[in-house]
Amino acid sequence: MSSDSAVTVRGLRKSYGSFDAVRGIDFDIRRGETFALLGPNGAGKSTTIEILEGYRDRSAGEVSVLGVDPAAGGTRWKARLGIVLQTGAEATNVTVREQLAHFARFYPSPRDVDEVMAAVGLTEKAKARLRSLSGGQRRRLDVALGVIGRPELLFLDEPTTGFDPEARHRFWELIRSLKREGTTILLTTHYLDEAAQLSDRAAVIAEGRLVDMGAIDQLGGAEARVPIVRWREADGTPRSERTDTPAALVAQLTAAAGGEPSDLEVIRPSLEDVYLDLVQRVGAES
Ligand SMILES: Nc1ncnc2c1ncn2[C@@H]1O[C@H](COP(=O)(O)OP(=O)(O)OP(=O)(O)O)[C@@H](O)[C@H]1O
Repeated sequence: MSSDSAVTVRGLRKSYGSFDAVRGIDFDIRRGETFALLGPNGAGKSTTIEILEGYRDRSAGEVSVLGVDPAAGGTRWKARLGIVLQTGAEATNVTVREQLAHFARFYPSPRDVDEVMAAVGLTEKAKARLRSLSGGQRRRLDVALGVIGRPELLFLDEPTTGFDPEARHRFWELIRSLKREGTTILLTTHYLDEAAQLSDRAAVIAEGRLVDMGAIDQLGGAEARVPIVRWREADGTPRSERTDTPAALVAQLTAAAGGEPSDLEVIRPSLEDVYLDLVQRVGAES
């Protein structure tokens, strides 16, 4: 297995009783890369991540995380990981600062508690008790706890659910700064704009299988990104056409209309459009 891979997954399978949740998945995450695992509810993302974190047994396949099989990973290996689970910390009576300081002590070279609070926007809540935090603030604390140990590899399972837009943008900045420091990041998110903003590559999984994988701007292949020209005919009928030469089509429509075509727009499919197309194809085939 290649040493510049932080994560290597080959033929991964996981069954819960007779239900096959993960049905043979292969991927690598390079060191320093931000990799997004995308897919609909129930696709098998959390199952895969929890196997990589060592929280769940696998049914079959080979997995290496920072050179270690997670099924045999000890506490020194675990200290090199940062984990933000889908279900966050329990709301207790301790304060934000106390909780972060407490977790910082588990790691050999933790980040500064004040810096981490500032990065997730919790400085003003340093003395607040966890049970008094709002849902979004608690989620920010989860993220803070995930990065306090200065992890080599950070797992982020739907990290910004419940964040307001400003907090989400601040979180993106935090992730970019971690990336600049060389942290490898595995992200799952249902926010496609978040995946597009943060990740170098993404894998799309559906029904436990890999549907596509590649650079974020190449998912779905070239044909998925062909621009769409939309306009309205003189009688009001809406029209749309996909074309590699939108300027030529617009010129043609303009000439035919003898001026500005009605409701004209030229759009390039977004990552969300490409993603929906990929997962809907799987749904239609099964
Ligand atoms: N402990 C379990 N026992 C039985 N089935 C499970 C268990 N955990 C997950 N599953 C099933 O396995 C499938 C994959 O679940 P998983 O949580 O990995 O999906 P996901 O892609 O993370 O979804 P979401 O986006 O909703 O978080 C689902 O159909 C789920 O119901």
